[in-house]
Amino acid sequence: MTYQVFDTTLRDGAQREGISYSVVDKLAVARLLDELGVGFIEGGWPGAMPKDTEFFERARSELDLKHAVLVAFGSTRKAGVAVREDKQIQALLDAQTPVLCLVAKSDIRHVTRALRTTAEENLAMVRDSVEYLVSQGRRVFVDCEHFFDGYRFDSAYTASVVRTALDAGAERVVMCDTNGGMLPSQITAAVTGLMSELGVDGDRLGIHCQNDTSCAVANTVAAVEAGVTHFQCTANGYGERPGNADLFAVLGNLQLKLGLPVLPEGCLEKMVRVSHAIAEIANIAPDTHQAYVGAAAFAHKAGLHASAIKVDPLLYNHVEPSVVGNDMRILVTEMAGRASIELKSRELGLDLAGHPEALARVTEQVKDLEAHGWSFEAADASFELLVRSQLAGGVTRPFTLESYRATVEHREDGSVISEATVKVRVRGERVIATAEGNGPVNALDEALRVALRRHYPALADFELADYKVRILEGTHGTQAVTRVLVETAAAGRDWTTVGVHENVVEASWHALVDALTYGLVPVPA
Ligand SMILES: CC(=O)SCCNC(=O)CCNC(=O)[C@H](O)C(C)(C)COP(=O)(O)OP(=O)(O)OC[C@H]1O[C@@H](n2cnc3c(N)ncnc32)[C@H](O)[C@@H]1OP(=O)(O)O
Ligand SMILES: CC(=O)C(=O)O
Repeated sequence: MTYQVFDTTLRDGAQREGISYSVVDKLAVARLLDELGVGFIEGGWPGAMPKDTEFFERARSELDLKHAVLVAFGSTRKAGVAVREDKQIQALLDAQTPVLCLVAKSDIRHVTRALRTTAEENLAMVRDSVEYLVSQGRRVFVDCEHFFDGYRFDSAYTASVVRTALDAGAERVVMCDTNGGMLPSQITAAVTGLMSELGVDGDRLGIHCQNDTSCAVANTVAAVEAGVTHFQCTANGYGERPGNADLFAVLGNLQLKLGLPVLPEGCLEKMVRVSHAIAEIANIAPDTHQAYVGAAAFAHKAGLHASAIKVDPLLYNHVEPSVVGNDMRILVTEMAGRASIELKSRELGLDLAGHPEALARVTEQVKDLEAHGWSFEAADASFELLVRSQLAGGVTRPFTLESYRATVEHREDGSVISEATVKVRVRGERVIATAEGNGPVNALDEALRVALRRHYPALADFELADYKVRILEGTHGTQAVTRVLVETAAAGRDWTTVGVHENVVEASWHALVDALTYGLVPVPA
């Protein structure tokens, strides 16, 4: 069986609120999808938008697709207009793609109320458009808009649209859940009903599901299980309203769960990279919790999971993460048990397996600190320092603190300046340094750098990449506390540290000290 993976990220996916691709963006997305191994890339609607017309023009010389063919999208001819006179139909031919995808009305209510034409004229629009485009040497797919709603309302008319398109020479007729309101059982019933009513095989049919019931992926899989061999999806599920069927979840499910050969050999493992690269181009933060490709798709927090994962990672993962290009991660939080701590430490290159007492101490410390507002989930560097402090050799701090002071000064002219002084001991020397900053934390950071730079010149490259503050509600009568996360970057790597205190400056100080310690102190061999 040959399956057709039809991607519509650049057409339907671009209908998502907030997305606006440039032509260069579209070309880059097309290259990524081709690399992933999809069979068809629907690039847009030529003639409807100048950008899409330009995309198809430039694609001819700028795209060298290895797996995919380009598809131009448009609608059937207008009611009452001869097909050869229809400007949109001409624009489709001008796009010079080997494949065209036409949207056709297939719900009688849309024919009479939205198109304001007759049932017969709509069938003629489908027939004329398909026959003409096929006669011009194009492969034609027909997207039957509102197929499922139409089929439930008046199955005879909806089936007659499908029959007309097939008889006119359409290679595929695609059943669209345009309003996205269907459930998997309803998809199965309609697909099997149509196939037996018309006597057509699934290799003449396709499926296109919007995600308004959050069932687009399940609905697509249900249609394929019912025999359909062409499916339309978008990268990361982008699309109109809540979106479309997520290409990556559909591919993962079909290939890994149903064993269907939907992508060329070796392509599935490109999913994570392609998903994130497209998110970058679309300017949408990747969804951490997206199935298969999200950064948290294989992240485990619960201690019980980790203890079984230690025996065999597949005991708590539905697939081996690397087959889709992802990684498993162990999260260290209050829910950690000794197994979580051991696995996380191993991830960081630290062996706690042979040190049961240290393992128990770290587990206890993590639980205790987390109960007081600390969070190590996103602060690997602080966690690593905590583990190292319990192992032989411990952690040598680059300095010890005698005291610090930070002030905020609101001046008459409205400017606000902070000043900080630190008194520290560095390699046996007492150093006092003062610096200004735009806030007390910035001033403290600057003062520390002044104090340490002669002994630690590497500090000059350290950059405060991110600083997050969260006020945590007080519980059980305790005061509210502040949690600070500091992300530091240097020499192509970055690390995150955490600090917690009732006072935001003190919380920041803890996170800063861990950040400098982690970056400056070499890991013991
Ligand atoms: C389900 C989907 O997502 S399908 C894809 C939808 N995508 C888009 O609409 C994005 C691009 N669209 C556009 O740029 C514009 O809507 C255009 C260029 C296509 C049309 O613009 P306009 O000519 O100004 O028409 P408008 O958008 O107001 O109305 C659509 C027209 O197409 C007609 N139409 C709608 N569906 C079809 C169809 N399947 N076959 C033929 N005509 C159709 C409507 O009856 C209406 O005709 P009218 O102008 O005679 O009333
Ligand atoms: C064609 C299409 O995008 C739809 O019916 O949803």
